[in-house]
Amino acid sequence: MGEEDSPLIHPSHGSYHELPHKESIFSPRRALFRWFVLLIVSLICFGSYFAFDEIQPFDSQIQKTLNIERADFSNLYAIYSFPNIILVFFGGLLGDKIGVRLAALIFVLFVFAGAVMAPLAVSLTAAGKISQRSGYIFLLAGRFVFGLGGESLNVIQTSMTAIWFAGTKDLALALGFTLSMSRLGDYLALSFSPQIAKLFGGDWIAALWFGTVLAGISVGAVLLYSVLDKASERYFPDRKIDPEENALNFKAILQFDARFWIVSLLCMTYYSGVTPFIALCNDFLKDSYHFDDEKAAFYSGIIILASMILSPILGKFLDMVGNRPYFVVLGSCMILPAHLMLAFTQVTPLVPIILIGLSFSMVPGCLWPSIPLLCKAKETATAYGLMTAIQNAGLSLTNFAAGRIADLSYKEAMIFFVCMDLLGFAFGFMLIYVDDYKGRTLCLRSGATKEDLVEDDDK
Ligand SMILES: C[C@H](NC(=O)[C@@H](N)CCCCN)C(=O)O
Repeated sequence: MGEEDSPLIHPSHGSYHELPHKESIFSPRRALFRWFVLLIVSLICFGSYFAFDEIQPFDSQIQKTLNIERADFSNLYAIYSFPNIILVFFGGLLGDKIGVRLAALIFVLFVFAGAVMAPLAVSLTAAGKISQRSGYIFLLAGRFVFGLGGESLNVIQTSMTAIWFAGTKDLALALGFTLSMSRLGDYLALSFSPQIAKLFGGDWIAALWFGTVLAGISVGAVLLYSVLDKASERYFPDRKIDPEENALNFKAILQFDARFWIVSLLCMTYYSGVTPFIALCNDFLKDSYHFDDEKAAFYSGIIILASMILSPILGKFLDMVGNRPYFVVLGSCMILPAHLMLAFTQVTPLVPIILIGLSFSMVPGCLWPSIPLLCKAKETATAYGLMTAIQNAGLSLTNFAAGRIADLSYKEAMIFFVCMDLLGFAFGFMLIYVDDYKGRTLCLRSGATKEDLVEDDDK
């Protein structure tokens, strides 16, 4: 069968490779079907990433319409992130307990409700139907509801990809592809919202409603995924949901592999060096390099654009070569000089920005695909949830700190990012060491087994 191209064997996940069923069109062994499912999965967060960032390009219009200050506007992001230090962990647990289909449906409905509430709040205020104060509270509530689903939906999406691709030769490519589609949502929202508004005769509130339509597509994608996943359920016997066995098992979490904790801490420090930087980048370029609005937006968009294009390409490369801990260190090596250049030199920011974009594909391309190699299939969503909770815990502090430090001086903010990079660097070396000690699972090529690793070493 020409379409079957993957040795579906995996230390903890592989189980759909040996089933004696006659291959149906819904068999995950069929590469074409698997990739079709992935396309649907990738649409799930395309809309939610767009809706998350759609308010950013219209910050001044929103502030004016609701009569709020910059700090009030920042609260629209904080109210999304803070609850997710805890919530996303339970979101992951829920995914393993009730299954990814039902969990995704719950979370995407929260996302959709939030994506309706945000433009509705602004529309009602602009039309004078509610006061500016009520409009702001309504908008805050919308962002809160959006946050109840947003991060957990991301965790479930990553778990869906792991379910379908762990054990194949294409896990990092698949995760890179979903990441790429999510970043496309981000990029469209951040860089093209004014153009979208132009399509609606310059009506910026219509551009916010456009985000609601994309969130509607996310709902449709979850429903379609559920149908396809249900149809191929018999190929995944490992996924049978046993509510007893899957009861909140905190003990199991404490017994997670040491490398899971290192990867999670690395995820926290690495994203702390990048995400707050992206948030500040626009203003930083305008203040430090005297760029105009358009040039600053173009340059800061390069990071997301680069990682959007490179994530699947580097994903495929990492699938083929394995050695994830080494590439994490290499990715950290790129971001460190980039922040140093921005802090201490006057070289064109293009070079460091491209380095950050390259690193922002390589490091996530190693971190997220590492999880299925370190945990059991039934714990995947829990593990992703916990990792994202740890990431959010760090990010909520570092976002806050970086903003305050940047108010004093951008140079010191860059030095702050250098410190985050150094921490990431240290965790990267720790990962190499611990993985080496524990049998080099993270060095496996995707779809390979430990025996392959021994063979490689023998050559
Ligand atoms: C895959 C990874 N996801 C995250 O970092 C999540 N915390 C979701 C963030 C959503 C922000 N729009 C990533 O996006 O690199």
